[in-house]
Amino acid sequence: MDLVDADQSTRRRRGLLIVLSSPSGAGKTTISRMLLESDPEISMSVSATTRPMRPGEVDGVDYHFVDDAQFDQMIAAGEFVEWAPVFGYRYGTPKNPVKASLKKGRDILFDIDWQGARQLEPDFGEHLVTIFLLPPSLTELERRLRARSTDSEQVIADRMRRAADEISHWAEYEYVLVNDDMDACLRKVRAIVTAERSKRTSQIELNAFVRDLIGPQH
Ligand SMILES: Nc1nc2c(ncn2[C@@H]2O[C@H](COP(=O)(O)OP(=O)(O)O)[C@@H](O)[C@H]2O)c(=O)[nH]1
Ligand SMILES: Nc1ncnc2c1ncn2[C@@H]1O[C@H](COP(=O)(O)OP(=O)(O)O)[C@@H](O)[C@H]1O
Repeated sequence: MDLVDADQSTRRRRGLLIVLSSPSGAGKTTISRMLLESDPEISMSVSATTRPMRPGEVDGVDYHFVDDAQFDQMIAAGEFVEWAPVFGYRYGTPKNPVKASLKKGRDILFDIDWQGARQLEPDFGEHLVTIFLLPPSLTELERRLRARSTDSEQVIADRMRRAADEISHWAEYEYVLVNDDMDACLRKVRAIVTAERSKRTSQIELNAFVRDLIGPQH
């Protein structure tokens, strides 16, 4: 039996719920995309939100864009594993994809804030891996928000005002990375995922492997 293959199969380890948070503009969407492109074991959790769509965003891919009444209905129907107000809008994580992913022993990546990470902890603690990205400086954070060219000056100013508050939650995360060089940051995120998967390799699989290796008498 090859342990590497075992790790890639669908049920032989516990799936990860990987939470990636940061102040807006620090790079979590970019890092998430790069991680997903390079790792077929991970799928992205697509949140529902009441915020308006940005240019270039696709409904059902970036978010499920819903109105307030639809969001209320989803809450009432128990469709979220967590939801929270952010920047005056509401954002929530749909339950079904999370359940399906965990059942298959696959990993799922969440671009959610500290409020969401906190809410996942009681139910999914043993699956949870939390990563916080810091910008190298606030000047660079503002530069990135402008470079993205998706938000008005007022929205950028609002996000900059909220950045310190977001960043103040850094210590609630297991891993805290400075997203200075994008490739270096991605390498670190990949290393975290590899290590966390190894921690969750099924005991049954490992017992069988070791039994084959050294015999049942030990
Ligand atoms: N709690 C929670 N936060 C979310 C969810 N989806 C997105 N967020 C957070 O909402 C904030 C705003 O997201 P967005 O409007 O896409 O702006 P961006 O961070 O500038 O790309 C970010 O901090 C996201 O991590 C969710 O389902 N739950
Ligand atoms: N390490 C980095 N160095 C330089 N620019 C970056 C880096 N990471 C992200 N960016 C750029 O910063 C902008 C904001 O990144 P984004 O991923 O949208 O942030 P977030 O999802 O955290 O709001 C984008 O234009 C992105 O290309």
